[in-house]
Amino acid sequence: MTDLESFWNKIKESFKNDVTSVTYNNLIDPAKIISFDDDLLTIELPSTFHKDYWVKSLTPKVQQYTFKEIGKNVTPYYIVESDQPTNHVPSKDTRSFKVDTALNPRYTFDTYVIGKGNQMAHAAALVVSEEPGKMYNPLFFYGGVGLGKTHLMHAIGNKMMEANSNTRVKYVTSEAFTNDFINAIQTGQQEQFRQEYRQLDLLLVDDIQFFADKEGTQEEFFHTFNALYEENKQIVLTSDRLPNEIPKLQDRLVSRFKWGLSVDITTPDLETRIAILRSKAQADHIDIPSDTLTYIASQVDSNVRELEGALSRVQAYSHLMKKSITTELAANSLKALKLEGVQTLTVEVIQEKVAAYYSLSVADLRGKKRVKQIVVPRQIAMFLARDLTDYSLPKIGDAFGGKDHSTVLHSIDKIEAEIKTNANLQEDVQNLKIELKP
Ligand SMILES: Nc1ncnc2c1ncn2[C@@H]1O[C@H](COP(=O)(O)OP(=O)(O)OP(=O)(O)O)[C@@H](O)[C@H]1O
Repeated sequence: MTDLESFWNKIKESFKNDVTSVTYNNLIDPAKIISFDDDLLTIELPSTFHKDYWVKSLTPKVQQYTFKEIGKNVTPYYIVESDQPTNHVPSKDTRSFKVDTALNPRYTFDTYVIGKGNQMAHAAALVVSEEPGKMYNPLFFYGGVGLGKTHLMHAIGNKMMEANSNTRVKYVTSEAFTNDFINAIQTGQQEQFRQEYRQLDLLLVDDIQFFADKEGTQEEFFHTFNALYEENKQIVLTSDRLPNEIPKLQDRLVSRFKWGLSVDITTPDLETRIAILRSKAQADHIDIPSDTLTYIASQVDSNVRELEGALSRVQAYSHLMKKSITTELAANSLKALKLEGVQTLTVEVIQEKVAAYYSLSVADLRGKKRVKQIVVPRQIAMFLARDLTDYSLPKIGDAFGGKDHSTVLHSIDKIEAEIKTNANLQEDVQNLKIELKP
């Protein structure tokens, strides 16, 4: 056994004491160690379901166990067996400064299902991939979580790479851009950083709402943006809201982001959700009847990531129970995983609880009265709706008597800011959360 394998076995042993045997056997044991370069620990997993689980739930534990074992802080990096590792695994030396596209080969136009909520965004993405730097620059996608913004931006990159493999493409999250920038300052490699970003043909920056408050990064990004734009290089950005709704984003960036096209992606309707599930089931060779697909699609209506998660859960359940997939099995598996419990929290339930808490009526919360006794509870209800459900801003607005999504956003921002200094408000929100949590 190599040192690497014996190290990995020790990490897995630590997991054994912390999780149930079902979790261990199904989700942890299949993980393989690929390499451990400097602080980068590359772990291979059998499916995207496993990868999502490791990213969301196991990363802090991997770091904790590794630190305990060898006294080092590590960054876990996950790859999926079926993906092409050359696109994904950044080597020790190239991570910061050579072009590592970081594109996910699974996120293509072919695997993207078009529906009412995303057809504009899809059409714009296609145009940009065919004529980059010409029509819509920058192209700005905005909308709620898990609705396909990242998928679409990768699809543009993959298509351009397919047309010309020498195209210099880079995908980063705004956080990765910030970290790269800070690293560059710390290691005195700002010039290399600039060269890397300013010589691209296509720059994809995900979740730019996290630039809020980061003055230095915004300054650097401003110059990166200008350099690319002046050379007619394409920039694609995503955010959960419109540029002018991102708090503390410099005006000059907001105005530049508006130069191109901003297009929103909204929640898919039932037909689109069924089509997405069907396409995923086909791609993963899952044998599943149509009525079961419809059932799953009707249970998860807020975001595509959760929809995929539900399908993976049903598949895993059928595997564990050694039974083929039926609607009954799907219902049991989603119930067993408390998915139904999570889904029952709706904006309507939140409105009822908040109204009762402040001795108001639900109609007051949904109405237009501007007296303080109603406005603040209304804002709290919107804040809780955003925090505890997956409803998009427009959908929350609808539930409050057809309010505009920017009104909802303003209310959420207001409560978020005030809660930091107002102890009574903090206590009220905490009490309501306790009442609302299943
Ligand atoms: N229209 C679609 N067709 C096929 N798959 C989709 C579609 N929309 C989303 N997905 C899938 O849903 C998952 C989540 O999508 P994605 O990560 O692109 O969402 P996002 O809008 O960027 O979310 P976030 O704001 O959380 O970053 C991905 O696995 C993606 O492939």
